[in-house]
This record gives sequence, structure tokens and C-alpha cells, in this order.
Amino acid sequence: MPLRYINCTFAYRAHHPVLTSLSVEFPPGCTVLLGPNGAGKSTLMLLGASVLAPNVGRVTWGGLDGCSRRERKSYRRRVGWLPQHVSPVPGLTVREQAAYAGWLKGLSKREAWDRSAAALERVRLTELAERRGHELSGGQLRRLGIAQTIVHQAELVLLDEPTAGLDPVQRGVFRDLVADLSDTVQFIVSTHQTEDLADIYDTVMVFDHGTPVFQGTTREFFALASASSSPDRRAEDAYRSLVRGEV
Ligand SMILES: Nc1ncnc2c1ncn2[C@@H]1O[C@H](COP(=O)(O)OP(=O)(O)OP(=O)(O)O)[C@@H](O)[C@H]1O
Repeated sequence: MPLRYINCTFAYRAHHPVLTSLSVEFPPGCTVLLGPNGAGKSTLMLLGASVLAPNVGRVTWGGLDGCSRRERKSYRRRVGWLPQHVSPVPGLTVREQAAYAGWLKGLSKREAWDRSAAALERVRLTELAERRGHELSGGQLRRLGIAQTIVHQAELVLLDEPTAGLDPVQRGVFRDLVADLSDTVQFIVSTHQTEDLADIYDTVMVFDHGTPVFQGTTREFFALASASSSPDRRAEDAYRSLVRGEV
């Protein structure tokens, strides 16, 4: 199901809108959201997760309006969100933290506890379920974050820079995990990392100054690269053709 932003305007400070009358649609499947620092990617994710509400406009998914008071709770239950920084909850084990996230999303304690085991299994953290969150590595903590987003069986999951600061092995683990989960979950992933795009994503969106400057299939995105670029530089080359970052 597409995630739709309909005529959205949003400003953190009066008269300084980050998004102005934005209408855009994220199609089903896995989408990667690229763009320079300050482009508005996190803001877009926060609106999509219904953490923020647009000043004007609507955000809808699966027939639910994330901005409507009446529908917000159901919307949030079906949409998971992983912020840039996942923090361990002091005193809780990994399993308790996953269950707690489910309970916050409206599951009963029993349901949350039962489903936390399945969520941890999907992110390959079963063996660490009894550890405290602060004992996890950065990569394991991100996986716990993903477990928190799927414990309530979210069907759309928004991940904000999930691989920032991870080493190549952990990035590979993450890539495999998203590929693995994508049979049941629709992902939108904001990142600055352009490697491995073709392995995971169906759609690429490039965002700049609060506006999409490209949306298309991964193949169409790669076609923007110059014919002379080497295979491992194609994504970067395509990206640079759309966005002139500051040097
Ligand atoms: N809490 C906030 N209060 C005020 N302004 C903010 C806040 N968060 C973001 N902004 C501003 O909104 C604009 C978009 O920021 P946003 O974090 O959405 O961009 P981004 O594309 O995610 O950037 P990055 O890649 O650096 O994370 C920027 O100009 C930023 O300074």
C-alpha cells in the first residue's frame, strides 16, 4: 500500500517551512530515501510515523489518516518507526525492551511478551534476549530497534539512517535482515549510504530542500550515472547528478 503525503506543509519555526505543499507517494515495496544533510528526510519520516503532524495536509497509509485524532492510534499500530538513535531502556533485558515497545503500541502485556520472542527471532537476537540492552553492540542495538518496530506486527516500517556508524559486516547483516523481512514488511529507509542499493530496494527517492528531485526504480536511478562510471561508483555518480552537496 502506498504511503501518501497529501499537500503537506510543515515548519519547526514559524515562517521557515521545511516542507511546502508537498504531495508525494511512496509505493509498496522497499524504498530508499537519499538526500543531503538538512534536506528534510528525517522530518518526512517523522510525519510518516505520525510522530509529527503537518501544519497543513494529511499523511495516509492503508486507508488510515495518521493526522486524524480518531485514526492515529490504529495508524501508529500498523506503522513502525526507528529513529536515528536507539537507546537501551535502563534495567530492561533485550526481550523486555522489545515487549515494552509492543505494550506502548497497545498490545496487552501477555501479547507483547509472546510476540517479543518472535520479533527477536526475526532479527536474530534470540540468543541475547536475556542480556541488558546496554550490553549490546551498536549493530545489535539497531536490530533490537527493528524488533521494536515489528513486535506489534507493523506492516510499514520507517528506518532513519539505520546503518550510520556501523562497520561493513554489520551493514551487511542489516541489509540481509531488511531483504529477509521485506516479504511481510514495506520499508522506507533514509540513508547516506549508497552502496548495495540494488540488492535491497525497489524504489529510490532523492530529496533536496524539502522536495523530491527524483523518484523511480533502482534501475532508472542507476541509469543517471555516466556510462564511464565503474559499477561500485554508479550509485554515487547518479546521486551526484541530482544533488550538488556542499564541499
Ligand atoms: N527540532 C528541530 N527544530 C528546528 N529545526 C529543525 C529541527 N529538526 C530539523 N530542523 C531543521 O529542518 C530542516 C530539515 O532537517 P531534517 O533533519 O529533516 O533533514 P535531514 O535530511 O534528515 O538531514 P540529515 O541527513 O542531516 O539527518 C533542517 O534545516 C533542520 O535544521
